[in-house]
Amino acid sequence: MQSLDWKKTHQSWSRLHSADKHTASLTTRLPKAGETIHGHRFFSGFGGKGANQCVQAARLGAKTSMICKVGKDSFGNDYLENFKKNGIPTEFVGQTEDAATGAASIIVNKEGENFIVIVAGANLLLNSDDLKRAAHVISNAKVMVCQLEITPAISLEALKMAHTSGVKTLFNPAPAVADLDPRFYTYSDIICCNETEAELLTGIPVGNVEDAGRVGRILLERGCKTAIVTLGPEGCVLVCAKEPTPKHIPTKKVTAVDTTGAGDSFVGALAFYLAYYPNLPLEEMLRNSNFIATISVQATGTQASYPYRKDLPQDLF
Ligand SMILES: Nc1ncnc2c1ncn2[C@@H]1O[C@H](COP(=O)(O)OP(=O)(O)OP(=O)(O)O)[C@@H](O)[C@H]1O
Ligand SMILES: [K+]
Repeated sequence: MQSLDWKKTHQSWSRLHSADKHTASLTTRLPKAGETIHGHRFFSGFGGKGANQCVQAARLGAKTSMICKVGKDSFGNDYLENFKKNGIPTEFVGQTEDAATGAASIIVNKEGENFIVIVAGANLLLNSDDLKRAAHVISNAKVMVCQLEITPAISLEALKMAHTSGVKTLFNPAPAVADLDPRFYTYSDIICCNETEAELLTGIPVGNVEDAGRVGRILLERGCKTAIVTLGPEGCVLVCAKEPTPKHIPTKKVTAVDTTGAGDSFVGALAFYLAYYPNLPLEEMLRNSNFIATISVQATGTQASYPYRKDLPQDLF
């Protein structure tokens, strides 16, 4: 991995972020405080925005590197196995004794209402030393993707490392925060957010293509070169410094069965295209990313719903 030829042999993009395990119990109703009830189904799955995005990119054929931290526990061991199954190198997936693997406990009633408790755990222990160890991977990647499920200062440091090495940076400001450090904009070549995140960042509620365009322009004024706002079934809106007229890129109409993880599928697909087809017009990359994310909403689960390259129309590649 440390060879000088790394860039030649690993046409890679690098990702930094969160990995967590979620467990879900389906019940007829939500329990009251102090109450024990019986559920009728239980399942677990792998999540974390960073890991989801990495898995989607890897399934499209990207050589990836995951920089994150899990606990030295059974969920952490499971996650390492999950990365391996998806062809994602785990050299920079640290295992700590000092916190549990990030976890989300979910209870869903028959109306689809839920209680969710997320414990970020080991994700928050990813630190500057971990970034330094991965510095050669970060600075030799084609694309670096960051989110906000780890300590924001570490995401910012990673974006800065990548940006100053000339690596294309894709920042997904999720989960949304209102008071984002302004340097996030200047270290990001591309910011990609959904409607909720767009509103939290700018104060403008986003309900349609025009609102998304206005938000995109504001994000550009703050220093990024390209802003993308995803709009669920409406696809996405692109605003670029070079061509500031917002462009709407619609997606196919489908019957959605579970939209969980669609945003991460979209970001992972976009990272893949940026790394492997850098000369493709951005609009085309976004059309393809829409197409891939739209497949994910037609199946249940998060990573479980992400398509593989072999199952996709080959004109996407
Ligand atoms: N109902 C849908 N029909 C078709 N495509 C969809 C639908 N929902 C999402 N998508 C696709 O997924 C992309 C991302 O969706 P969205 O804007 O809802 O992100 P998100 O809110 O981050 O998703 P989530 O939080 O559910 O993971 C959209 O740009 C679109 O391409
Ligand atoms: K899904």
